Amino acid sequence: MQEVRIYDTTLRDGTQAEDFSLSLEDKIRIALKLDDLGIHYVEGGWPGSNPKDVGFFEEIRKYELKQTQIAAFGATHHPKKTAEADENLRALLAAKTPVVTLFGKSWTIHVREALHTTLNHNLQLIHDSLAYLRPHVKTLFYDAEHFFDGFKEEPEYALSTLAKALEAGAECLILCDTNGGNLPTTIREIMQSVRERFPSAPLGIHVHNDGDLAVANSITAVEMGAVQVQGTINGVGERCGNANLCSIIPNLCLKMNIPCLSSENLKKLRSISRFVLELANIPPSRYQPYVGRSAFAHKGGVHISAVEKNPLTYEHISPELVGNRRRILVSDLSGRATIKRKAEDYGLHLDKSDPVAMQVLEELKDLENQGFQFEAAEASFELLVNRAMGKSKRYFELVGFRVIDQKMDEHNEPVAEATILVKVGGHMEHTAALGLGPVNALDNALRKALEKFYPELKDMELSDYKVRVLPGKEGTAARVRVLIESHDTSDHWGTVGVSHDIIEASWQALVDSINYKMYKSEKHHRKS
Ligand SMILES: CC(=O)SCCNC(=O)CCNC(=O)[C@H](O)C(C)(C)COP(=O)(O)OP(=O)(O)OC[C@H]1O[C@@H](n2cnc3c(N)ncnc32)[C@H](O)[C@@H]1OP(=O)(O)O
Ligand SMILES: CC(=O)C(=O)O
Repeated sequence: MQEVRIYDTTLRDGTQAEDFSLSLEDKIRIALKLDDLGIHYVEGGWPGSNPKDVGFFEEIRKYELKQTQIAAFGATHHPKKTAEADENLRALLAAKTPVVTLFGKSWTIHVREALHTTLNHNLQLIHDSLAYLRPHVKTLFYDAEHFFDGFKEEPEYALSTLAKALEAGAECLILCDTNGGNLPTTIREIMQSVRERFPSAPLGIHVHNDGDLAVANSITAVEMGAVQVQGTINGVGERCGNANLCSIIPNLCLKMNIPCLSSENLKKLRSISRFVLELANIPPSRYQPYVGRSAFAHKGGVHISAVEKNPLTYEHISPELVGNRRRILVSDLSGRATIKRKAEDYGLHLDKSDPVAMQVLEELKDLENQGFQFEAAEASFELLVNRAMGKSKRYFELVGFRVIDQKMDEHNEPVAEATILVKVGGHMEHTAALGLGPVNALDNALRKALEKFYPELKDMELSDYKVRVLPGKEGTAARVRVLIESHDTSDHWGTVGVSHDIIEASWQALVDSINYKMYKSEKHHRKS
C-alpha cells in the first residue's frame, strides 16, 4: 500500500493568509496539537523572516514531540550572494530542526523577472544552496515553486531544476502549484512526465486553492504516486488558501484506504480544526466538508426520514469517524419523522402516526411561514413540542409591562426604563429597571421580578441578540425576527420571537429563554 506522509504548513504558509495571524504561544500550541494528531511534518516558519519564527524554533526544541518532525522553511540563497554568506541559509541551520525545506524557482519568468538572474545561475542557486545545507541536516526537502506553470512554459528547464535538487541531495521533490490555477488533468499529465524522467525520486505536492481545486489536485497527485502532501488546517494560506488537510486527510484515509493517520487520531480532526480557528479568532465555516457544523446536518424531511432508517442514505461517511456528529434540523422542510426524532432527543416518546406529531408539524410550518425560524432556536421548538404534548409548565404569567425610551436632548443617549407586573404562583410581583436600551431594561426588570422565586436564573446570561427584518414592503412597519442565544454554566440555547413590534419579538424570545432555563433545571433535578 502506498504510504503518504502529511506535511502541515499552517504555521508558515497558513500565516500568509489575510487576517490569519498567530502569536508564538499560539504556534507552539498548534504544533503540539498537530503532533498529538499524528501529522508527520510541521513547518514552523521561515527563520530568516522574523524573530517570532526564530523564537518558535528555539521554544519547540524544549518539547519532546511524539510523532511530528519540525521543519524550517527558506529560499535558495540570494543571487548576489554565495550560499556560505547567505543569512537565510544560516538562519535555517541555526533553527536546528530535523527537517529543512528549501524552495527554489522552476518557472523562467520568475528566474528572469523576480530573481533578475539567468536560467543557469538559478540552477546553480538550487544546487549550491541544497549542497550547503545537506551535510548539516537530517532530512532535506525541495519545494519546486511554480513547478506546474514552469513546466507548461518550458518543460525541459523545469525538469532540469529538479535534477539539480536531486543531485544536491534533496530527498523529496515537492511539486508546487503556487498560483493555484491548474486543473487535475494538468497535475496528472505533468506528474506523469516527472515520473518518467525521475522514476525513483520521491515526489510530493503543495497546491494553492485559487481555482477551488486544491484538494482535488492534491488527491490527483497522490493517485500519481505523491508520497508527501502539504497543506494547512482548514485550508488557510496565501490568497484563497492552501490545500485543506481537514478534507485531504479523511479522503486519503477513508476513501483511498491510505492510513496517513490512525483511525483514533482521525476522530480529533474536527476539534483541531476548531482549535486553530479559535486561536486565530476566526469564526468557523459551518459548511466546511467533514468538520463543519453543517457537514452532517439534515434539513429536508425526505432526507431525515431516510437517515433515520439508514444514515448511509444521505451521509458519505459516518460523522463520528472525523469527530463530527449528525444533526437533525427543524424547519418548514421537515416531515413527521423529524418531529418524532426531535421529541426523542428531548426525552419524549411520540409516534410518527400520533396526531400530536401532525399538530406540531402544522404549527411549525405555520410559524415558519410567519417568519419564525427554529434552526438556531431549538429551545423554542422544544418548548413548543412540550406544549403540544401537554407537558409544559407555566413558571410565571405576564400581567403587563411598559417600556419607556426617553431621549432628553440631541447630545445624550436615550434612557430606557421598563416596569413589569408578573404573577408567580399566587404572588403578584411588580418591578422596574433601567437598561442599555429597551430590551435590556425589560430583561433586567423581568429577572428582578423572577430571581427571588427562581434563583437559578442568576447563572443564566444572554450571549447574543440578533434582529432580522423580514422581507416585505412595510418599511419601518415590517415584521422582525429576534433570535436570542443564552447560556449558563453548562449549556447554550437559542430562542426566537417574531412581531411587527421589536419589543414584542424580543419579549417572546426572552420569555422562551427564561422558560427553557427553568424547564432545563427541573429536568436536571428530576434526573439526579
Ligand atoms: C511561494 C511562497 O509562499 S514562498 C514564501 C513567501 N513567504 C514570505 O515571503 C514571508 C517571509 N518573507 C520575508 O520575511 C521577507 O520577504 C524576506 C526576509 C524573506 C526577504 O526580505 P527582503 O530581503 O527585504 O526582500 P523582499 O521581501 O523585498 O523581496 C524578496 C527577495 O527574495 C528574492 N527571492 C525570492 N525567491 C527567491 C528564491 N527562491 N531564491 C533566492 N531569492 C529569492 C527576491 O528576488 C527578492 O530579492 P531582491 O530584494 O534582491 O529583489
Ligand atoms: C512553496 C510554496 O509555498 C508555494 O510554492 O506555494
